[in-house]
Amino acid sequence: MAKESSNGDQHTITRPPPTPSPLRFSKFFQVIAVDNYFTGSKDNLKKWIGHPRFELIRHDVTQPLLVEVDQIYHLACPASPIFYKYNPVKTIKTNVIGTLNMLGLAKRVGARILLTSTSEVYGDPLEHPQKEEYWGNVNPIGVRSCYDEGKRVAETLMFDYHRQHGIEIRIARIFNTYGPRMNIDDGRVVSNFIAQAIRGESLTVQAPGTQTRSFCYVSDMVDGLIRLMGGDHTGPINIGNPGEFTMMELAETVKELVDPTVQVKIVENTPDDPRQRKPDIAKAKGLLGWEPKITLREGLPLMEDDFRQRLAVPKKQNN
Ligand SMILES: NC(=O)c1ccc[n+]([C@@H]2O[C@H](COP(=O)([O-])OP(=O)(O)OC[C@H]3O[C@@H](n4cnc5c(N)ncnc54)[C@H](O)[C@@H]3O)[C@@H](O)[C@H]2O)c1
Ligand SMILES: O=C(O)[C@H]1O[C@H](OP(=O)(O)OP(=O)(O)OC[C@H]2O[C@@H](n3ccc(=O)[nH]c3=O)[C@H](O)[C@@H]2O)[C@H](O)[C@@H](O)[C@@H]1O
Repeated sequence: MAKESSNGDQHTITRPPPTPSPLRFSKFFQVIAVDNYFTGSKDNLKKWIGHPRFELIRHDVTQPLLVEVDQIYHLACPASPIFYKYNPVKTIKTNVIGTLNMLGLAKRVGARILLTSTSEVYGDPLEHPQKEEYWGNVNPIGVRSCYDEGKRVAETLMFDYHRQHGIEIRIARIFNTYGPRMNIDDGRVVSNFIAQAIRGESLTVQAPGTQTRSFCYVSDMVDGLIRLMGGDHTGPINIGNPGEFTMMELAETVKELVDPTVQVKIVENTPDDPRQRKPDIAKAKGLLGWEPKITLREGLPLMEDDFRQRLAVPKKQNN
């Protein structure tokens, strides 16, 4: 069990941890996927449906869940700003009540639990790049607060269950992640630009276009999460690709790779959009032996292929 968070603070455990689930010593992995399909799709799981060691449950994590497991990857939460702002009360309930339910489950069955937190806990950061020790610059009453403050409370709950009940916790702070099988109408910047370029529409850069993000390819992210779950460190640990791009640079790259004839247009932005984001990944490198392998220029074409198939728009020969 990890006794110390990776940012060096002591986190004294006041209760002995629950007995680890006997499933931990089982020979075979079994996977139970839980989703309410708010932003997710069964299509992405087609390959696994019917597999004898895979089970899919339609369930909302704001309700208690009774299953027997030894590891919980707690990812459930709308993540695209357009979706989390669509029903902010539900978003914060998912972060608070959903995390409480998952921690209650971890406590009952003695499971280890990993939370996918976010770089949004740093808000509009006043330190750059962002290290895990940075406490953030977050608006508590803004339109993004249901998500970023929700995730901050979720992190607090994780550490309180760890200290008070000895639960084995892991916290990943994920930076913008993209890849094949994303919802085509997800609304996040990479999927928007790729879908727009394939459809021959203008790429919508939200003003001013100089704001930056760091984009991680999905397979790198999954590798980081599995290492964190399997390792000895509670986190929080930043998992993201430190390559940093302005939104205008991203648009120009997508244009060059997908269709050089499309236009780029500046559109209005939304409130509290962070001006810059770039992870310091020294902890992920040192403690998990992890660093991303796929560059943005390598990842974008993989996503383009998947989007073209789903949109049924083949690549033109001269592109
Ligand atoms: N992709 C990123 O850039 C990024 C960055 C930081 C953090 N994260 C976190 O990683 C996790 C996954 O993000 P994603 O990009 O795959 O988002 P996503 O929206 O594609 O997937 C979220 C999944 O959670 C499900 N869900 C939402 N509310 C639920 C509820 N109440 N009960 C059960 N299921 C629910 C959705 O249906 C969907 O399948 C989220 O917790 C998100 O906050 C993602
Ligand atoms: O890394 C993270 O922690 C967060 O990353 C994203 O949040 P955000 O960066 O706001 O996501 P996008 O909607 O993809 O926006 C990125 C930037 O692109 C810009 N953008 C977005 C969409 C668009 O069409 N054009 C455009 O220029 C936005 O203004 C913003 O500056 C995710 O949606 C969050 O769930 C996640 O927690």
